[in-house]
Amino acid sequence: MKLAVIVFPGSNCDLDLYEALHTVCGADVEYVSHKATSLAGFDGVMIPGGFSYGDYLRAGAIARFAPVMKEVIRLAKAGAPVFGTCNGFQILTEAGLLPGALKKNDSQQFVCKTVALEVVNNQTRFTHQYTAHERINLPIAHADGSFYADQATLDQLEANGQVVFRYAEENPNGSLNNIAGITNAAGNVLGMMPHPERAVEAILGNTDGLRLFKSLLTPAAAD
Ligand SMILES: NC(=O)CC[C@H](N)C(=O)O
Repeated sequence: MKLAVIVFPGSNCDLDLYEALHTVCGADVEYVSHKATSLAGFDGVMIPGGFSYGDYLRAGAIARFAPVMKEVIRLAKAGAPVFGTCNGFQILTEAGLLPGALKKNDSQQFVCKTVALEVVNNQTRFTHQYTAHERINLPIAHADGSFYADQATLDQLEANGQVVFRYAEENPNGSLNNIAGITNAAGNVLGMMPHPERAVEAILGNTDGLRLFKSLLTPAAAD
């Protein structure tokens, strides 16, 4: 599986994502510029965290017009795995590949800490190496992480098993239903505010993010 890590002006977790995939997991992965007009030859897309275009207007609102996004949308609609962490999640909602929106944290503060999460759905191509309802810890670092969707959308997300990660102990940003990560209805697009790529090696003090990448790279029999 060949993966693209998209680099926007202002991305700052692209290296972390690349290293987690390439150095730690041995995946075939390449950086791809926001200006690229083709993702031919790639089987999946990884959208990193950061402050694309300085978070001007709204986090992710400008990135979604980058030339490469047409191709990201094409691959997502074709069923390829697409993953966005933090600013990547914001970009995926702005691009309409995931429902809802990420608002300013309730505290109006940038929050940087490790939080407890529940793996709500371990039957996805990104989470099948976790156990059902497993508690994990992952770092968060964001100012705009409060997940919002209207009630009908929230009900649909819950009923379809699209809520994949939930804040387990404290809700650090005011996200509705304590939502930390969701997939699209088809299950091939995952967005989450926490940073699994910052928790993949013992030297980082936490390896709870590793199985997300291992899940993606080792498709379950059902995939
Ligand atoms: N780490 C990040 O991706 C930061 C996300 C984002 N731009 C925010 O502050 O909300």
